Amino acid sequence: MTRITLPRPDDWHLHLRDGAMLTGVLPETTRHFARAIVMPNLVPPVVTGAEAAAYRARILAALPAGAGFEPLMTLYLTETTDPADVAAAAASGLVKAVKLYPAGATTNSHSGVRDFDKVRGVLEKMAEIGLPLCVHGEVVDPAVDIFDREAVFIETVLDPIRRATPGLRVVMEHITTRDGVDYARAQGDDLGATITTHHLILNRNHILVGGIKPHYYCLPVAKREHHRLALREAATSGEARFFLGTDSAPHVDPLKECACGCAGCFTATNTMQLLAHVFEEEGKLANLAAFASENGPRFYRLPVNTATLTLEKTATPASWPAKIETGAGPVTVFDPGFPVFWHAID
Ligand SMILES: NC(=O)N[C@@H](CC(=O)O)C(=O)O
Ligand SMILES: [Zn+2]
Ligand SMILES: [Zn+2]
Repeated sequence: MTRITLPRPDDWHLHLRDGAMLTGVLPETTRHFARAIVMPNLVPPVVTGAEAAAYRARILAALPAGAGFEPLMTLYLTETTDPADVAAAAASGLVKAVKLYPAGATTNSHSGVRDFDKVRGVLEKMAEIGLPLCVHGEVVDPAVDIFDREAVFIETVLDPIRRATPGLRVVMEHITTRDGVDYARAQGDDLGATITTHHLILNRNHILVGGIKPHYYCLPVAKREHHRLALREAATSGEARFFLGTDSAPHVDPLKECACGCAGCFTATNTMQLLAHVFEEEGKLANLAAFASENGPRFYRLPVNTATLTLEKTATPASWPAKIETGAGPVTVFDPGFPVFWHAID
């Protein structure tokens, strides 16, 4: 197959930031995607319904002319989040999910949750109204090795929360391990899992062998090869619980290429071309629509897009800018390290 047309894809985990960075990176997403679940880890975070409404207005104001793009807003869960505010923001249609960051787990997570008992009321309200909880699933205990933090989180935090809150709908965000895949598969349809583009391409050697590659560093950090293979098998399986969340997470180059570089890979620009490459390699191109266009809306109880995106394979490698120049500074586009022959027909 050299040409494939999908319902227009959505990105179920995206960082758009704010201000000049937002303006700079937004066209990279709207070029191929119809909707995105927009992460709330701004500084300060998007905690209340009013803050989400204001952030949504800033995103709409930054849209390129003619872009048919709908930002799907999320709230950042804190220990003082008001269940009634969450319920009102969901009822109005403004907010599609609440995001749980264990405090200290990742970029701008210091306002996140330390004591899970303090968010019990919010989680119970969310279970009652069917509002999904998106989870950054890593423990922050310094004694736990960074490569084990996802597996330990599943066992010691995620599973207990789900057992204590029957009916809570959960998205395991950016799973990076076979443990994550296996856990997701063993649950009912109240659990979904997003998988990023870069975790289908990178293992930990890519970050560390032959010199440290700051643009391959993200959280959760890429794991051993057998985990990457498990993620590829899950993403390309067509199974309804697995869907695309790019976790495209722009940071300006000076904050990546330094002694203490930020976590995040910027894949908004070339995700669909890279996914076509990966799905073809796995002999599963026919399941790309399920992963990128159909399974996410089904989990979030939204319609599949009626618009389409066509991808075409040619003899000439696809090209994209090495960097996006934003008003905040340059942002390096994810380089898979191999030629990609799939082009998106914009
Ligand atoms: N994925 C990352 O490495 N970084 C994200 C935060 C996150 O999704 O954990 C960011 O906001 O930069
Ligand atoms: Zn995260
Ligand atoms: Zn993220």
